Amino acid sequence: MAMIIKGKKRLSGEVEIESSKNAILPIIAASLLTDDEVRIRKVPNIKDVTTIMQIIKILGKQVKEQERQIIISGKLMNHHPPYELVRQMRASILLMGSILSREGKVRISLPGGCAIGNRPIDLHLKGFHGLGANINFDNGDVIAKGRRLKGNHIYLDYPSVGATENLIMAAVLAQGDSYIENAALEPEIQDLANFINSMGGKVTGAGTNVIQIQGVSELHGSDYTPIPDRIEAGTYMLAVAATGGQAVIKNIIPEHLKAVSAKLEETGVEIKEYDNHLTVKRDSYIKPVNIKTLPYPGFPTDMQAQFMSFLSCARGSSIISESVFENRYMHVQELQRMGAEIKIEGRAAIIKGVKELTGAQVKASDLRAGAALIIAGLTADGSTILTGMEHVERGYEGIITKLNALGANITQN
Ligand SMILES: CC(=O)N[C@H]1[C@@H](OP(=O)(O)OP(=O)(O)OC[C@H]2O[C@@H](n3ccc(=O)[nH]c3=O)[C@H](O)[C@@H]2O)O[C@H](CO)[C@@H](O)[C@@H]1O
Ligand SMILES: C=C(OP(=O)(O)O)C(=O)O
Repeated sequence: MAMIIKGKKRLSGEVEIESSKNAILPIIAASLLTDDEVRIRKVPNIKDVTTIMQIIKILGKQVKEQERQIIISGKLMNHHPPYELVRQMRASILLMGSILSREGKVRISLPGGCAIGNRPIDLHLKGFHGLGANINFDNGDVIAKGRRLKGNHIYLDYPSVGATENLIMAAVLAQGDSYIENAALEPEIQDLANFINSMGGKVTGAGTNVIQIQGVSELHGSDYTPIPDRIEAGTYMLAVAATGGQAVIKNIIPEHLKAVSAKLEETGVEIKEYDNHLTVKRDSYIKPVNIKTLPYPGFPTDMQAQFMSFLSCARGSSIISESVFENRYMHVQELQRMGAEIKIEGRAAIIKGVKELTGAQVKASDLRAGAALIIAGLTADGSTILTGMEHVERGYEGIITKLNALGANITQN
């Protein structure tokens, strides 16, 4: 399946943002921490949610899916998520902490690398070990065992989002108190902590770099709505700005988009923030800027590719430095095929703005590379044919419908 984008349409209107992919995935993983009923509302219709739901059904959980809601209940019958599903989604590793916590053991395939880099899980495993689990490897799987984990101080060498989430889930039913030091600060971690606390957990300090988890003997059900997706929102902000348009981005938490909004303003884009929406408008040329991706509250790596497409037509040269993942430049060669002038030097990309991009046949290698190529196609002269749509579907609900409602001309074949 390919997406055909006829470029040079100025976007305008309103777009509604869904719940966050990176919040709902750990929340679904944490629903395994109780047998009681967990109801999650405003569920986005994206492939990653379908995949994790397939996995937890196979693990024995009862699942009811109603319009935009999922209701999860019942016992875990299995501690071994199947390889075929796990390999489709890196976030499957987030099931490790909660299964270990509930079952005293978990076996899961090592996720390996992916298009954006190596992505080891050493920090997750070091943390589980610190909580008293034994870790072994067999046939490409990692096995963690520990009847009742014991609270401890865990220092993370790097504020890994996934390791922080996995360790919160492992520690929540442990004996005694745990402290995660140098924890990640991402809003999705606060959302996971809020969800666990709504189930009777005792997690404090989420959103700071020391998170305290007071172990409890059991958790109960909950009814929860995850936070809006700051990366989906940022992607639409960039799409509108790239086309020189003007739009309202609805159902967001503007605070979570500070780094993106500030950089856009530096390029000359006008952003106005309100309680739960913002407006974006560009009516002048794009000033070049320099960006370094960093853990939150720094500029998000998940917005790097989209920003690069935007800067491809800036008036002058910009430098983007990717410090989170070592190989997140797979979109560059595709942007070059559309006429962008980008040079990679180590971890930096030097983007010399060109007057305009031209449509080409390009391929998405990962989720955000796909989003970046869509943005490039929206601004380009002529038609862009994008393949690798399955990556985009992992994280963007109805992206063609939403962009066309803003005035884009996108079809699928
Ligand atoms: C489902 C989800 O929420 N995914 C997000 C999560 O991924 P994820 O949780 O995988 O990202 P991490 O914060 O763990 O990774 C950041 C860096 O730490 C390294 N690392 C991580 C763990 C580990 O044990 N050892 C190690 O070296 C990684 O290789 C990477 O270079 O945060 C990333 C960074 O904001 C985002 O790009 C992803 O969209
Ligand atoms: C890298 C991403 O996701 P994941 O960690 O699930 O691969 C992303 O959302 O951009």
